[in-house]
Amino acid sequence: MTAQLINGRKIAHALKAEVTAEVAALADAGIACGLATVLVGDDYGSVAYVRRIGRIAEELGVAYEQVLLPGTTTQDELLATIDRLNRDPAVSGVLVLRPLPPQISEVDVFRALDPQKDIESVHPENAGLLALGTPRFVPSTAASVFHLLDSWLDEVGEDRAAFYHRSLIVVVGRSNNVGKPAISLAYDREAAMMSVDEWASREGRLGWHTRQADVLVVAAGVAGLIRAEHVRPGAVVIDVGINPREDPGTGQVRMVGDVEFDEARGRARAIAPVPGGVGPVTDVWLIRNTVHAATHHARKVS
Ligand SMILES: NC(=O)C1=CN([C@@H]2O[C@H](COP(=O)(O)OP(=O)(O)OC[C@H]3O[C@@H](n4cnc5c(N)ncnc54)[C@H](OP(=O)(O)O)[C@@H]3O)[C@@H](O)[C@H]2O)C=CC1
Ligand SMILES: Nc1nc(=O)c2c([nH]1)NC[C@@H]1CN(c3ccc(C(=O)N[C@@H](CCC(=O)O)C(=O)O)cc3)C=[N+]21
Repeated sequence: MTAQLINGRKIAHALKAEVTAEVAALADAGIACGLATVLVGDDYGSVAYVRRIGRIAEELGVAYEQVLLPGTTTQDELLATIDRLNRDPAVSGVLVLRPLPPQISEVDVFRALDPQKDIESVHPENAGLLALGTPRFVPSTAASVFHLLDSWLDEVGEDRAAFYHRSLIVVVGRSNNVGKPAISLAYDREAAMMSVDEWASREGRLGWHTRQADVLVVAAGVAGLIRAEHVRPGAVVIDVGINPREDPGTGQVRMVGDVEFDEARGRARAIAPVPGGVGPVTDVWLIRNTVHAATHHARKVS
């Protein structure tokens, strides 16, 4: 079997048209809409992401402030930045890139965000709303995973509800901003789901879990973690990982996911690759959440 490709660039393009219209409607209503990102240090995936966000914000005409702080930044310095962005009326949404360096308490930083500007739903109030199935903002990465799945189901003419009701969704990785939100969205679709973390690999049980998956979502941040043997024939595979891989011959670094693409492609029914899968949709979804934040804010103050 050669898997169908789930084309994230094409799906992102269609979504972008919707978000462009939303941005234009805001501008017509005289509502300011701005995004701020805060990157502490130089994590590979985060650097790639803020580069993309800068490009798409410009393309869609959304004001964008990119805060870049050194990896040695203290907790108090970061909290002071968050406080400034919380107060800035030009900023509708704030994204703090993960991972944060070890001297910083992620949970305290997330708690300091204004919940109305927390477009990734990492503040406890928003994380709680998401877990209850009534999200204020749907975090962009998990949203994009399911947007790809929904779009692919529409394309192949399968009924979404019927597909999810009979599927087991296995999510590898359970971080607060990717794996756990993906599980919450699987609940919302009334699918069966399973969450797998690093212990599964350490105990030699990773494949035992993943081979049961009808839908395998991989967000571990480990290049090539998922090989052919981890994929059930006919599964739908969504690769979320963003990792650097150096070509031993040329020394050139290229972006790869967590799934060994050529191997998985031989077994899966459909696969979302890296690059070109979840990533391009995530950027657009982030802008969409920023637009929603600006809209909520305008309704409250007007
Ligand atoms: N394409 C996109 O739009 C996005 C891509 N990403 C990428 O996705 C990846 C994951 O991101 P994020 O969730 O933030 O990462 P984190 O490092 O916060 O979490 C990784 C998770 O994967 C688990 N894990 C690590 N190693 C293994 C392993 N060998 N086997 C099974 N599970 C493992 C960890 O387990 P444990 O909990 O036990 O430590 C943890 O739960 C990164 O590469 C990131 O760059 C992230 C966001 C958006
Ligand atoms: N709080 C937080 N939220 C995140 O969502 C988050 C984060 N921290 N830290 C880093 C990771 C990584 N990440 C990417 C998203 C899209 C692309 C992307 O669009 N990539 C393109 C390719 C880009 C290229 O080729 O340069 C693609 O996959 O096709 C990349 C990386 C979000 N992350």
